[in-house]
Amino acid sequence: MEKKSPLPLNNAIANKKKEQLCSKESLVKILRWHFRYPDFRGMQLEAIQAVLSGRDCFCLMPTGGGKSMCYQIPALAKTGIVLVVCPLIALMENQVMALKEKGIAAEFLSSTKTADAKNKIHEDLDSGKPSIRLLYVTPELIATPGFMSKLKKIYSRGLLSLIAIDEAHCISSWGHDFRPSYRKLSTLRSHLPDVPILALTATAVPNIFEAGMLFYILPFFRVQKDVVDSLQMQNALMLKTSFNRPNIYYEVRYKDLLEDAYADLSDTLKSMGDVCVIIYCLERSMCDDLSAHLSQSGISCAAYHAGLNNKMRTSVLDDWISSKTKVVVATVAFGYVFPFNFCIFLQFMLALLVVDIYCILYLKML
Ligand SMILES: Nc1ncnc2c1ncn2[C@@H]1O[C@H](COP(=O)(O)OP(=O)(O)OP(=O)(O)O)[C@@H](O)[C@H]1O
Repeated sequence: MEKKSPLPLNNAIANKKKEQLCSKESLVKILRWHFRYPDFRGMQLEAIQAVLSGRDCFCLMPTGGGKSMCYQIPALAKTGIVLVVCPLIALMENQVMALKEKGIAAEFLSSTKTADAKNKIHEDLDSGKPSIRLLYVTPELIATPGFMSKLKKIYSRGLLSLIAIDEAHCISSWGHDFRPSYRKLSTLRSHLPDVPILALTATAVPNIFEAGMLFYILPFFRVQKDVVDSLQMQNALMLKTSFNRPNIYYEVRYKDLLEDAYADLSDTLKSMGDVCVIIYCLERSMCDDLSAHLSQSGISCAAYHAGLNNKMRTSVLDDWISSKTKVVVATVAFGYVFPFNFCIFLQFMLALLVVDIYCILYLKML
């Protein structure tokens, strides 16, 4: 028998529902109710509306620009599960904890979870009506056949509403933070064809472009194209927010005008009060020396660089994220892990190379 096309009335109802789901008014209500923010920032609303309407979206926003909201709001607006692919266990833990504090059902699956905790999550995912709204996983887990078949089952029950790929630039070997396991995400589209994909990154077009450093900017376009191509994104809405950050301040001090640069730095840190700080150095040995120096003057401090083993690096990162350690003295290796705006890095490092200064870069939360 020939399959009947849906009644026009059904279509009209479905369209009306979609419109209501995507309306600014109803999305702002969700934002205010769950997060207590008055309105969306930058291009959050556009990204949210795109994915809710079923469209793929590539979203470039600066670090701290509010990328997470672009998948957290859809998870609350629509039934089903939002799958979030995240490169770092510490970041997943942090986000899940913050969401749970707000009463939002979020979970993460990682090697750090006990077998019991993992079983509970799997039971919920297998149940007829899972309570989990956001499920955070690593790209390595997606690459396992067992987890992919679980995702396919969830999908076949119509319960997978969105796939969000955080730090999506890790997919590209042209990026500064290539991660081979991200490449495996390319199978998501073929296994889960109708689920919209949201790719999020803070890898920026550097403003040193104006200085004519074209060689540096070219890889960026490769990264963007690589992300879209690898994930097989279709007709994706490309959103790029300005990287002008009115809350970033620079202060430059000339070391040769200072009597004791170490003392000046530790006084500055102490006067800042209860803040999280990263101090960038060019060499590993400098990180170790400076960290030891600051620790001696009573500042809670740790060094981070590629010379430390993985366990040590994860522990420094975890302690810093959880505010156990206030200051991290690091090489750019820390930027690769905790992805700050790469262009700020580059300018910062160039400045350090060119003149004998130290430069204080600080953020004031808006
Ligand atoms: N519309 C909003 N109004 C006010 N604050 C917001 C809004 N959206 C997000 N935020 C807040 O901004 C901060 C940064 O958000 P978020 O962590 O999502 O940034 P991000 O772009 O994911 O950063 P990163 O690149 O570090 O992952 C968070 O504290 C978040 O709650």
